[in-house]
Amino acid sequence: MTPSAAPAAAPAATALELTGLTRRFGSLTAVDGVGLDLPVGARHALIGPNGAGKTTLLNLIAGTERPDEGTIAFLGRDVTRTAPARRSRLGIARSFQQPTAVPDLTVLDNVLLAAWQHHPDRRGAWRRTARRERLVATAGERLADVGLAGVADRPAGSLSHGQRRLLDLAAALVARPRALLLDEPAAGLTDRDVVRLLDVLGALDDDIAVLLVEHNTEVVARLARTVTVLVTGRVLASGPVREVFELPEVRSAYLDAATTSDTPPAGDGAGGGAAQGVAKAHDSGTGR
Ligand SMILES: Nc1ncnc2c1ncn2[C@@H]1O[C@H](COP(=O)(O)OP(=O)(O)OP(=O)(O)O)[C@@H](O)[C@H]1O
Repeated sequence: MTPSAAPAAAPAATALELTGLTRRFGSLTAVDGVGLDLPVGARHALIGPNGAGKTTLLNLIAGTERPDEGTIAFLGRDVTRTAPARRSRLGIARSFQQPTAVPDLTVLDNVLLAAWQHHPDRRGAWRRTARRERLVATAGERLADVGLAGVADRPAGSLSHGQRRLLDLAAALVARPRALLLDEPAAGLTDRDVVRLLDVLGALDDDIAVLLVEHNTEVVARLARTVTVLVTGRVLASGPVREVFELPEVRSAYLDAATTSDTPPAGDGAGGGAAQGVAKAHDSGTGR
């Protein structure tokens, strides 16, 4: 009789778990005791006025800033002290407000570079023809996803700002990350590029958790199921987009001042997430 196989370990249900995250710059507390749980498959937006601490929070998760207090867990593993490159290889991908593609490399080579950096066998990946061809094919697919297949052989520096941001997205996605941190992905994009961005992000697999910093409330409404509002580094509210956007304190702190939309969006995000309670104005809030 063959012994029955041990049950497989249950996959982590939480992609990112932030607990009491605090980051100070001198006397300024840019991120102040933030708590946030992002389940696997989350589509979560981070909004707030300028200087609220949104980018700093992304930096803390990506590892380019270190917290003064608090912890960060990724898929159940404490990564608070893990170096950014290692976090990236573990599956935390990041896009920046400004494009980061290497201008002298071709569009395809930029995506290949990202694929190669994340490959578990970097030497072998490039030396073996079959693997190299697979990398090139995958890079080409990601470029096609973001509408850049037709310019794959052009230097990245010759692309428009919006195209370079889409190129960054292709590079972020090529290694199949499990958490995708996007810093204002729609900023500087043409209407056509925004449609492309929405299509690409809307088609992402459910095993990727997306955390999106975005000022454009229409983009938030289209992509996010849940949202956290940060004000002066603290969580003002966190929960389903529609419910949070209707809170008077959120309207007065942020939405009424937002230039992109006069009215709160009516949609409830890409997947129309399940109703969940709205966490309000605590020192640390939890958003799903
Ligand atoms: N490296 C730094 N040194 C000192 N202060 C910093 C540093 N990085 C950020 N800050 C300050 O921390 C606060 C939060 O900045 P952050 O960029 O995180 O805000 P934000 O919400 O992303 O703003 P925006 O919407 O304008 O991008 C700001 O007051 C900013 O000036």
